[in-house]
Order: sequence, then C-alpha cells, then structure tokens
Amino acid sequence: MAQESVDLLINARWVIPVRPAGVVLENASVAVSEGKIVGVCEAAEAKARYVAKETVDLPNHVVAPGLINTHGHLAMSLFRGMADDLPLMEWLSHHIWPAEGKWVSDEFVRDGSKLAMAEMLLGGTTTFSDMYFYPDAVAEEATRLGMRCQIVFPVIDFPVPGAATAEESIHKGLALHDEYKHSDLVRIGFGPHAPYTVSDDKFEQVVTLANQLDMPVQVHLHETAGEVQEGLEKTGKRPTERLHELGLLTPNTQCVHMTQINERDLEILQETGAHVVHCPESNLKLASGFCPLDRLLKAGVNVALGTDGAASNNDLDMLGELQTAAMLAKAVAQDAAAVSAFQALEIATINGAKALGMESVTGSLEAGKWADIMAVDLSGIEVQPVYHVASHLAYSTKSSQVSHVWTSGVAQVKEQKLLNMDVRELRTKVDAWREKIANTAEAN
Ligand SMILES: CSC[C@H]1O[C@@H](n2cnc3c(O)ncnc32)[C@H](O)[C@@H]1O
Ligand SMILES: [Zn+2]
Repeated sequence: MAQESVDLLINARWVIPVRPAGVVLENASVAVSEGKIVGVCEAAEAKARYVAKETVDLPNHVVAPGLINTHGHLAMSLFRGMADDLPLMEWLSHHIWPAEGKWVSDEFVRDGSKLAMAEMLLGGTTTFSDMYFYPDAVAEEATRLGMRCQIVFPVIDFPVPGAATAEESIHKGLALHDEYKHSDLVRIGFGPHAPYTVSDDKFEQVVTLANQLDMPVQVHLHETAGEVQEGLEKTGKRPTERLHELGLLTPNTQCVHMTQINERDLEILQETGAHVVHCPESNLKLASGFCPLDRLLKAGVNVALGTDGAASNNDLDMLGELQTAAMLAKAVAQDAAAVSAFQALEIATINGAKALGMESVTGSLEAGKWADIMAVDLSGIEVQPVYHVASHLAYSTKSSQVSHVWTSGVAQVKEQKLLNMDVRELRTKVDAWREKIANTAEAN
C-alpha cells in the first residue's frame, strides 16, 4: 500500500476526538495536511498509512479538540482585578463603564486582546467569541495570529468608544462583515448588549439585517434576577419573551448567561433553536445566579461555554471553566450524575462550535475539519493515576498542563511556550497600561 504524505503526525498516548461521542483512543494519531485533519486512527495504523514531514510524539499526553470560548470581552483583560466583589449593575455602572469611557481606544483593544489571546492559547483555547469595541482591531490581530473567532460588534443605546451611535456601530460592523466574508478565521456578527441597554427599534434593526445577511447574534440575556424583574416592570414581559416577540431568537442567536429560566423561557429556547452560553465563573463572582446546565441539556438546548471577560472572572482559563461548570451543574441539579465528564468536554468544544455556526469546521477531531488541537500533559504527580482520561479533563487538569496547541495545523504553543507572539513586548505594553490605569478613580 502506498503511503500518504502528510504535513504533521501527532502521536499521543490518548486521543479524545469528541466526535464520535464518548470515544477515547489509546496510542493513537492525528494526521494533518494543509491545515486540516486528514485522519484520526490508532498509531500503528497511522505508521503504516502516513509519511509525515513533521512528527510530534506525545507519550504522556491526551490530545483533544482546541477549546472554544464562546463568550468574552477580550480587551477587558487589561481591567483584570481592577474592580472586584461587586454585583453586576454596580460593577458596570460605577467602575467598568467609566473606565471604558476613559481608557478604551484602538490601541487599548489591540493590546488587551493580544493579552487575552495569549492567555487563551496557553490554556488550550483555539476559537473565541468577542463582544467589544473596535472589533476591526480584534479581527486584524486574530487574523495575524491565526486564531479562529466570532467577533460581534456592539449595538447599544448610548455612545461607546469607537462609535457615537448604534447606527454608526452597525454601519462600521456591516463594512467589517463584508471585509471578512471570505475569511476562514473570522466571522462577524451583531452584539446587541442586553435587554436593558437596547431599545425595541434597535433589536428590530438587528433582526432584519441578521436575517438578510445570515449573520450571528450574541446577546447578554437573563444574567440576573434583577434584569428579569426590571424587564417585567418596564415592558410587562420577561426579557426572553420580549426578544422572542421581536424575532431575535433563532438558531443564529447565542443567549449569554440565562441564569433565570422558567418553563416558558425553556419552551422558547427549544422552539427557536437559540443557543445558551454558560459563563459559570462570572455568574459566581458577580453573584448573578445559576444557569441550570443539566436541565437545559436534558431539554435538548445546545449549551456552550464562555469565560466572559477577565474583569468578572478573573481569568480566561477554559479548562478551569469547564471544571467549574461540571461541578456546579451537579450542585444546581442536586444530582451527582448530572452532566458527565464527556458532556462537560462537549460544552467546551463541539457545542461551542455549534453555537458559533462553525460545527462543520472545528470543535472535534474529524477528517475534513481544521486542525484546531490541544495536548495536555498527564505526566505530573497531581494527575496520577489515570483511569479515565475524560474524567481528568473535566475534574483534575490545570491549564498549565496544556503543552501544545495548533490552530489550522499551525503550532501556536510548544512545551507550554507561545511561538508566535513576542511575550516580552506584550508584558511591557500591559505594564504601561497598568501604570496609567492604577492611578485613576475607577481602579480604586
Ligand atoms: C457591547 S460591548 C460589551 C459591553 O459589555 C460589558 N460587559 C462585560 N461583562 C458584562 C456582563 O457580564 N454583563 C453585561 N455587560 C458586560 C462590557 O464592559 C462592555 O461595556
Ligand atoms: Zn459578557
């Protein structure tokens, strides 16, 4: 049999491809050519089948799809730890929004987003979603680095950095969408901020344009009980019902948070095919509430995972987030069997890809998909012994154990080191931002 030439062969002690579901391969390989996965099989078979330009042997590692961080505000990494121990509305109104008004610029977004991308790559994240200002700067930096992403531009009823009005933000966002419509890496969508900051007419405009152009929409929804109560008082409707009546909820829509869900809200999610993005650590830290993960999954709703911004989390560690999600789900359901280790891994990978409309290109290790891959080193004493490797990813491993990361087959992290970023230069820039911001009222 003639051997097939491939660019890269990764041989690992374990491979969890995520699809097919529940499979763990031992002594297995992933073959990559032209940035895409061409085969996943036992190592002995791979040795016979492929001749590789580069081989990476990972004898103590589990190889899995790169993690998908489905909700974040990347540049807010520059505000990490600036305002803690506050509930959502006080945190936003008295600290974050004033700080954003004062500091956020194109340069701030570039530097903060690069900081976030560095942290995410080191932790095994290969795809992210960003909802922030200057989305053009984020798209440029992600493309330069080679990270896959959805970038949703802000739609909000008050002036924001980079756009004096929602109309201006939409105008610029649509031009950005046009610029990236053929990109393999960047997908542009609408980011109407939340029911309490966006009026009906703006939501209607988003619905019309998103449907016309088949664009994704991401919205913060039912983050707190207070938001639902205020919505009921102002409109007579729960925010989910209101957005549904406006036509916003579709299979192209991602509802971030959803800590408050009654039977009707659940029905709406089921009927519309809208996705939920669970951000457990941000919800815990802001004391926002608990998204009922097990209940949603059992009802057939697609639930993906996000960190939210580093100013409310306070990290972008997706392995940590998936562990929090897995454990919290059991407490919330009062059922230790709720959300298995495999399901937890799915919400951080394939479910994220589904929510972002990228299921055909990433989220699992399957032939034909982009080679977005992470390897986690399981040789450390703190993860011995290894009985069930998926259990280790859901309950034991740390992001510092992520050893290798590839996006579209390009090595981004090798032996825990970033390959394509000047980390010292980044540190210098971040230190300069800290110096400036630390001396202001918002930071104190
Ligand atoms: C429209 S740009 C994003 C906007 O959202 C703010 N933000 C960050 N985290 C949260 C959150 O958990 N709930 C609501 N809004 C949030 C961010 O500071 C920007 O102003
Ligand atoms: Zn958010």
